[in-house]
Amino acid sequence: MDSRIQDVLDIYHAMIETEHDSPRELPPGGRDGGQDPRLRAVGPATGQFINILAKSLKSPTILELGTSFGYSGIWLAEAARASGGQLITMEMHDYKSTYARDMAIKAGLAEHVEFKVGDAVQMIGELSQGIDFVLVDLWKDLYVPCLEAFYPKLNPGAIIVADNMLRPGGDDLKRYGEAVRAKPGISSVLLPVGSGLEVSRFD
Ligand SMILES: C[S@@+](CC[C@H](N)C(=O)[O-])C[C@H]1O[C@@H](n2cnc3c(N)ncnc32)[C@H](O)[C@@H]1O
Repeated sequence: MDSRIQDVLDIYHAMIETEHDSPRELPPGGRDGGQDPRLRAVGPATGQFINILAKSLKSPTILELGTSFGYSGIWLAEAARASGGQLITMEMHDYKSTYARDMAIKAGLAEHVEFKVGDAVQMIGELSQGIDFVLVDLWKDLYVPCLEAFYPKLNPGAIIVADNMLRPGGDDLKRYGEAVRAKPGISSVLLPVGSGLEVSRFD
């Protein structure tokens, strides 16, 4: 990691630590109603892991579902730059995407990232290119609808990583695990990295 990226990761790591020490309260208006300050970030172990995986692909089109404030995006954008690829990241809320873009500029990575704002399920359907890597990390009831939307667009050899399979886990995540394993051409394994990752490969 170059020093500009490390400086930005250090800022996020301090924010993640503060968030872990704070009570988990829903913001006024609920998770989508107002300004939600929580990063809900994947954390450093998962960040490093997705960076290694995405970087091992050749010129990948990387899709991130759930930009939030941009932490996992820094890891994926660095992988995109190193491998000659591109990151497309999708977020429902403009204020989060704007913050993420500012941090990508600070890290010197913005030219490798396309920031899209809106509903990911709809925006996946509008993508014209094939996809080589997906990070699934948005609201959990959207994992299966997103899978249905991006599965037809996967290139051979594509890797999918879905976060929060063990923490918080739950019915939506279980349904995703079953759905991804039932897809033709998919091999999949659950790994105890970070909050639990379902890592799948499409042949
Ligand atoms: C767990 S956070 C993502 C954390 C981020 N990947 C990271 O590690 O820094 C989930 C994000 O998904 C976004 N989201 C929820 N529903 C969405 C949708 N339909 N389309 C796009 N983004 C959505 C939320 O606003 C939230 O910012």
